[in-house]
Amino acid sequence: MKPIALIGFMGSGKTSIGQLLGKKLAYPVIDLDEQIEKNTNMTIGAIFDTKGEEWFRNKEEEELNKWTGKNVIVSTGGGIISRKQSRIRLKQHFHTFWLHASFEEIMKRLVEEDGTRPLWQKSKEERKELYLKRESMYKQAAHYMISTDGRKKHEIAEEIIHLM
Ligand SMILES: Nc1ncnc2c1ncn2[C@@H]1O[C@H](COP(=O)(O)OP(=O)(O)OP(=O)(O)O)[C@@H](O)[C@H]1O
Ligand SMILES: O=C(O)C1=C[C@@H](O)[C@@H](O)[C@H](O)C1
Repeated sequence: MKPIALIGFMGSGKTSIGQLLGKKLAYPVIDLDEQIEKNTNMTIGAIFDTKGEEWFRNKEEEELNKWTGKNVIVSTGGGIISRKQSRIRLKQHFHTFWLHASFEEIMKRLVEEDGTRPLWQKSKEERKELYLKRESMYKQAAHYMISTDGRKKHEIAEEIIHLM
């Protein structure tokens, strides 16, 4: 079977839903952000500060490639769709689910800035610009879009299983 990939903006629920799916389907769950932190021995914040975003994107792309063809659920980072090659890979080699949340919903979910999301540490206008710029990229990479606003996490996980 192709691996499952969860994509979506920061705060869309990739980590939470990935964990639930892993329990329900008894598949290993791979969180790409966690893998990068483990393999580089650096936090995402430190990587952005000292190495820059391009360096991080290279690591992210390598990580995605590594899990291609494996029986796993992959929770991606919010910007995995930035690179065309990764969008193509997600479409061709994964069952890819786009967890969609409105910008207003994400603002509510990420109200407490904990410093772990460097690209969220911006003005509201810049956050919105990034959000809008990425919508079409998620669409290109995904097989299904799942609306998450106002929905329980269990219900979202069940919908994904049903679609599989
Ligand atoms: N369907 C939902 N309803 C309400 N809150 C949710 C829902 N999904 C996720 N959240 C909450 O939003 C926050 C972010 O969720 P989570 O870390 O799973 O998102 P993420 O997409 O992995 O984010 P990031 O890419 O920034 O790491 C958490 O506090 C989580 O509990
Ligand atoms: O949306 C993004 O570009 C990011 C989201 C996070 O998951 C991390 O991958 C990192 O903070 C970048």
